[in-house]
Amino acid sequence: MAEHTIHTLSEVAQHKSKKDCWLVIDGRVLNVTKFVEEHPGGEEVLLESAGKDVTKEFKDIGHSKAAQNLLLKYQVGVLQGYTLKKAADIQVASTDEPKNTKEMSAFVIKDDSMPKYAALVEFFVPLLVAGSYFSYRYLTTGSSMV
Ligand code: HEM
Repeated sequence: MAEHTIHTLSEVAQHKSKKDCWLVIDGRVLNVTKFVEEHPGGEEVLLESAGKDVTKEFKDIGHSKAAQNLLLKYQVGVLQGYTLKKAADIQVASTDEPKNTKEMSAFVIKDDSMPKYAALVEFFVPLLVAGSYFSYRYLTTGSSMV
C-alpha cells in the first residue's frame, strides 16, 4: 500500500514546489499538493514547510482533531526510521470519541410543588367561573318565568 512506502527525508525534500508539495508530520509522508490552496492557515506556510519534517510546527499551531485526521487523507508513505506502529499513533487518537455521560444529567427535572399547585388552580378556576355563570343564568331565567 502507498501509505506504507518508506521514504527518506532527502526524497521528500525533492517535492517542494506548489505543483508537487510533500511534507512530513509524525513520521507520515504527506503529499499535500491538492491541499495547498485549501489550507485554512494559508498556502504560504505549507509552501515554506514543503520538503521538510514539520511535526513541531504543526503541533505548535495547536491544530484541531479535524486537521489531524486530514493528515491520513494525504499520506503517501512513512519516513525512514519510523515504524508503522509510531505512525499509527494518530489513528488511535482520532478514534477517541468524546464522552457524553454528563448530558444525561440535563434530563433530570427538579420536582417543584408550585407548578402542581398552579395546575390545580388553572383547572378549578374556569370550572368555578362556568359554574357561577350557569347558576346565575338558572336563577335569573327561573325567576322571570314566574
Ligand atoms: C497536511 C498538513 C496540514 C493540515 C491538514 C492542516 C490543516 C489545517 C486546518 C484544518 C486548519 C484550520 C484550523 C484547525 O482546524 O486547526 C489549519 C490552520 C492553520 N494551519 Fe494548518 N495544516 C497543515 C499543516 C500546517 C503546517 C505545516 C503549518 C505551519 C508550519 C500550519 C499552519 C497553520 C496555521 C498558522 C493555521 C491558522 C491557525 C489559526 O487561524 O488559528 N499548518 N490548518
